Amino acid sequence: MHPLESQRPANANAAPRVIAVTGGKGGVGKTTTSINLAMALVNAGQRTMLLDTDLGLANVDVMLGLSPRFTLADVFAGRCELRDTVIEGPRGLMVVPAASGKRHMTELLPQQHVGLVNAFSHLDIPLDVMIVDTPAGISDGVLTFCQAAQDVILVVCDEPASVTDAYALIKVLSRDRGVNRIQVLANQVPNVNEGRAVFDKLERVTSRFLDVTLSYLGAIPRDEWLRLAVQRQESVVDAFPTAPASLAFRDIARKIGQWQAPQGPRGHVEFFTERLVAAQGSACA
Ligand SMILES: Nc1ncnc2c1ncn2[C@@H]1O[C@H](COP(=O)(O)OP(=O)(O)OP(=O)(O)O)[C@@H](O)[C@H]1O
Repeated sequence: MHPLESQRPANANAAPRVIAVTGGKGGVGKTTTSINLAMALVNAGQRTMLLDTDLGLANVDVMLGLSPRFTLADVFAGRCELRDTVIEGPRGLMVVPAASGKRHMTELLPQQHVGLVNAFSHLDIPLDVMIVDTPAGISDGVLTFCQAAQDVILVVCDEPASVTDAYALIKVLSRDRGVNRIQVLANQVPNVNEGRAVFDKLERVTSRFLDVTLSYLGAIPRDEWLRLAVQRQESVVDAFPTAPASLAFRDIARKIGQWQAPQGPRGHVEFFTERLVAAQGSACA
């Protein structure tokens, strides 16, 4: 059965929550966070889609052991519809894979962007949450996806380069894209107190120089069980549910469940495309 056919009927009164997961620096744990949060949300009964927007070094599908027939690259090339790229991950998680090794696609051309927007307009899938895994860096694509999402989770590690890159990303997002509310998730910390310290470090500089409100979402400990799960191409949340990282991801998912419900008329992602268009428009202005 096609994964889309197994979904429950759309809740006409609920708009899906779109959360961009970003971080500035490469390797801080954006994809790990996206996958595990998505799985924790699925396990909590949320209809969840995970969208991989890293068109240069896509790895959501690899990390989940999936073998996509089509990717976003095929959508841009006109070889298939966006709907055809959606594959079923563990426990009914819906995954839209990107394409690896397409270096020329790391920046969308204008016509590709239009293609993506059109594709989303026709993707009439009932959803509660869409997690958008963004690439590293502060490219236009990263900024546009963060601006279009309702919430931005910024993953940061306790390394000078991670904190510096996170600051640079926050600066551009707030100054150029009007994103003035960001949730900070400390990853790979030895303990939860260290996570708070990383947040405080970032908060001290942003509150002095930028017009942005950072909230501390929590911390994910450095966890060998997580590495083991990665080797098994599974989420740690599923592979080792009682591992420290799994407990932390579940806690974050619970917090997200308590956020104020997004405002919007529909239970599919059409609104996201409208926001993408608006974000792109304001970037070009
Ligand atoms: N909490 C953690 N504990 C242990 N290892 C972790 C943790 N978080 C991430 N890792 C490991 O760090 C590496 C990088 O993680 P990941 O691929 O999620 O980062 P990324 O920010 O998405 O990278 P990229 O910028 O290349 O897309 C992976 O090998 C992952 O297993």
